[in-house]
Amino acid sequence: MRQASTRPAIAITTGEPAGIGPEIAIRAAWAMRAQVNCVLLGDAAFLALTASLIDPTIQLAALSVQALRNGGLPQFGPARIAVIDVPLGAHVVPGVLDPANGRAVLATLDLAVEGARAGWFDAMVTAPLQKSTINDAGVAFSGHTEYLAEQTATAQVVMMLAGDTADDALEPMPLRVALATTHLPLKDVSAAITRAGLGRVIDIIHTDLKTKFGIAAPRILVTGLNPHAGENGYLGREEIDTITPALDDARARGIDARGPYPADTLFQPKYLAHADCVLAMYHDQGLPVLKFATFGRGVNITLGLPLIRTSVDHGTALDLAAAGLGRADCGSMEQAIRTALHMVSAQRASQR
Ligand SMILES: NC(=O)c1ccc[n+]([C@@H]2O[C@H](COP(=O)([O-])OP(=O)(O)OC[C@H]3O[C@@H](n4cnc5c(N)ncnc54)[C@H](O)[C@@H]3O)[C@@H](O)[C@H]2O)c1
Ligand SMILES: N[C@H](C(=O)O)[C@H](O)COP(=O)(O)O
Repeated sequence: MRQASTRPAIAITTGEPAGIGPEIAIRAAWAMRAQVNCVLLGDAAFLALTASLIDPTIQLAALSVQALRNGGLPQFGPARIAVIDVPLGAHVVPGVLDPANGRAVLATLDLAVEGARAGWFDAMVTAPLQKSTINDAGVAFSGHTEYLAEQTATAQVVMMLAGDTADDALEPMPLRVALATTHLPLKDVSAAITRAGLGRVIDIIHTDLKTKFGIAAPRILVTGLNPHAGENGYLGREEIDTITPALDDARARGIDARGPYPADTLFQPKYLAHADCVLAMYHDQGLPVLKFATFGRGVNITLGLPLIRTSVDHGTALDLAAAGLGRADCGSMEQAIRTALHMVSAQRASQR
């Protein structure tokens, strides 16, 4: 059982050890320690070394998984960051991938799920991992999103990235982009989009925006799959045969879902200003827009899980890790933690 604490406890999986994950996790946890009890999951000795090189005043307190299972999460207070030791398989060379460490990275995800179930953690935030290394370690892996769905026996989840477009190029506004399909080869996308499946995706977005984001009546704008949303069937029939019927079904369930709109022109402030989320049909239809507008401030959120999970909007940045500490921007990691905190309190409010 978790002891009472005024600061929510958030598990941070530290990601690919040869990438920037450990550094941004430590920096963000330390910078935000007054508001949140971040608990780092990773190799304690490696994280202690990394922390000492970032800033010798950073205080970490290591704990074994067994101690956590026996006694729950101790409350160290904001002077120290708890680390749950998940030992790596091999020495880390920054920027150099080693499949011998792949299974330890996965073990941190398993521990975060176990801790969320046990009530040790209010949410989990994931630093970036290298999907290829997990596969090279012998485990078929396409992303956190799919892995967490599997580990929690959740039939359908939805990837949504969110960010604030406030910069010189665009009007400031929150932008949320969800995906009907996740890490799928492009050739398989059309077959993966079905009327019933799209309906489930829309239901999850609708429910989670209400219960985890506090939006009373979410409006979801949905893209087509084909150029110009199929041009009345002359450039593809998925809009007519699948997407429009799924939207009709959703509206019949009382959901404000509109479309399908041509993806190339939907991402304009005049449309986005009246939307709570855009649902795009595939990864590289929606995410380039989001990342162009918000990179470094964006957050990746898995909707539909029985736990709260957020992540950064970027990858392992092996180039930066190889060049040494101090190059990586922590903005997205800090925003992922803030978003998780916001979701924890919105969910609590919706359950009252
Ligand atoms: N949440 C996640 O676990 C996650 C997210 C995206 C990508 N990935 C994985 O990361 C790996 C590498 O992917 P990639 O090379 O396409 O993308 P990447 O985000 O690692 O790098 C793309 C570019 O952005 C820069 N960059 C990334 N993060 C930065 C930061 N915090 N501060 C400053 N610059 C930053 C990099 O230096 C590089 O130039 C892949 O295995 C991919 O699957 C993981
Ligand atoms: N699709 C994500 C992105 O482009 O930012 C990234 O690959 C991470 O996905 P998971 O959260 O499923 O690992």
